[in-house]
Amino acid sequence: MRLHVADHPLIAHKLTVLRDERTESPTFRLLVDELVTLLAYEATRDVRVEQVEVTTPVAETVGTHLASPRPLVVPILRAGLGMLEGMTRLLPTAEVGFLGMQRDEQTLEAITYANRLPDDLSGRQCYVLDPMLATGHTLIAAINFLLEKGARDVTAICLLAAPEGLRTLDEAIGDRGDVTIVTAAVDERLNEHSYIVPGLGDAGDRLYGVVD
Ligand SMILES: O=P(O)(O)OC[C@H]1O[C@H](OP(=O)(O)OP(=O)(O)O)[C@H](O)[C@@H]1O
Ligand SMILES: O=c1cc[nH]c(=O)[nH]1
Ligand SMILES: [Mg+2]
Repeated sequence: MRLHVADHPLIAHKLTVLRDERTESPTFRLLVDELVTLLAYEATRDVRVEQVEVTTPVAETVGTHLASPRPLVVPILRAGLGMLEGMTRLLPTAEVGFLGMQRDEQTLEAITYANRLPDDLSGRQCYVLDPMLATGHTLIAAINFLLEKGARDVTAICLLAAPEGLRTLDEAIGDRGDVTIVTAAVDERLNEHSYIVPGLGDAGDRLYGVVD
């Protein structure tokens, strides 16, 4: 597994405002959107391309297009939905699959309540969106769905990751796929409730409000 921490002053600034407990939902959503676009720029560095001929008003030349098959973007509901538009702005031709997952706050296991993915993912580059990588259980389950369908090249874009979750994910994936995590920061640790410290709280609640 590869880890890329996007070290950029604009990312650090936006992340700091996002962490602030006084930041309300509308600003929070806007910042998540902006941060994803910045992270997506890093995350798509190895997106597959092909050379194409293009005629400019001045001359013929060889340029670059995204190669087929189209990349697949997979937001993990709920919180990952807040990252979708920022991602597709950069990759407008990408296909979008959906996973609905919720962490059981007692057992910390990921419960899957929605799964809408293409059947065959062999040869597809997949980009998973989830703002928080805490214990790693949610991302492990999501990446396993993709690997089971034949994907081998998976990049997860997270706003924050915990060291514990990164270790668990690395062990769980092993050499079954080429997995990269792109994140804005690796925080200190998990607390006794397995929340990221210092973190930003519950990303889904801060984006969309508290659901009982
Ligand atoms: O690494 P983990 O310990 O599995 O935790 C991370 C998951 O927890 C959050 O989702 P949550 O269960 O709160 O659902 P939500 O997005 O609907 O709020 C977050 O968006 C991740 O999906
Ligand atoms: O810190 C955390 C951990 C899990 N889910 C969140 O939204 N935040
Ligand atoms: Mg939540």
